Amino acid sequence: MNEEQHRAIEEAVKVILDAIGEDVNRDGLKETPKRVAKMYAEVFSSVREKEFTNYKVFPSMNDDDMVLVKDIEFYSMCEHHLLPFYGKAHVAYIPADNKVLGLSKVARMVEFCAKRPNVQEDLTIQIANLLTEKVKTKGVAVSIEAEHMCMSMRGAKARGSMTKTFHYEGVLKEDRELKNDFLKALD
Ligand SMILES: Nc1nc2c(ncn2[C@@H]2O[C@H](COP(=O)(O)OP(=O)(O)OP(=O)(O)O)[C@@H](O)[C@H]2O)c(=O)[nH]1
Ligand SMILES: [Zn+2]
Repeated sequence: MNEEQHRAIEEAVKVILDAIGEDVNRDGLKETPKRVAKMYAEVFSSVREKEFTNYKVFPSMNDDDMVLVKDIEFYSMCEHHLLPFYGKAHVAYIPADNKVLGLSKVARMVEFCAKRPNVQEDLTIQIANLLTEKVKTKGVAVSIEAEHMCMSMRGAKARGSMTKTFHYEGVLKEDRELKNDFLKALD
């Protein structure tokens, strides 16, 4: 994000603070617009940075067995209220052509997709799509469990409620037994 974009956010934050009745010039709030701009640049970085490039694919003996990276902690922002939703993502795939993805890159893919305003259902699909795009696979499964601040701290005040979403591609979509293996591994 460039300086002009930072400044635009700072101005907008001042407008909001003023509109809620705050004194934008009081000591505690003086630096807040700048901090918020910096924070948005960080948590929404993938809106501008469209290409996921930092990944490696390795040769492996595995051509058929599920690889599951479980409990990947993530933080994202709901696009309806711009409040956080956060929790754990579970990402599985069946390799093809004896190639596997560097494990940390699965977590990096989750983080990359999380850094934009989103709904949980779409985040789930975006992670599966990114994995499918970058690595040749026979199948992909993604599940996310998350708490939405917009549902717990306000509105419905459904504190502690967890939303689980699922998305399947390829053999993990078609093969019931494989899908069950994935779901069992999440228990
Ligand atoms: N499907 C889906 N809905 C979401 C997600 N994040 C937030 N929402 C919902 O988006 C909806 C927005 O509804 P609106 O009626 O337009 O907004 P609202 O008046 O603030 O709604 P309440 O939250 O019920 O007070 C709410 O039901 C939220 O719970 C998400 O990731 N997926
Ligand atoms: Zn919301």
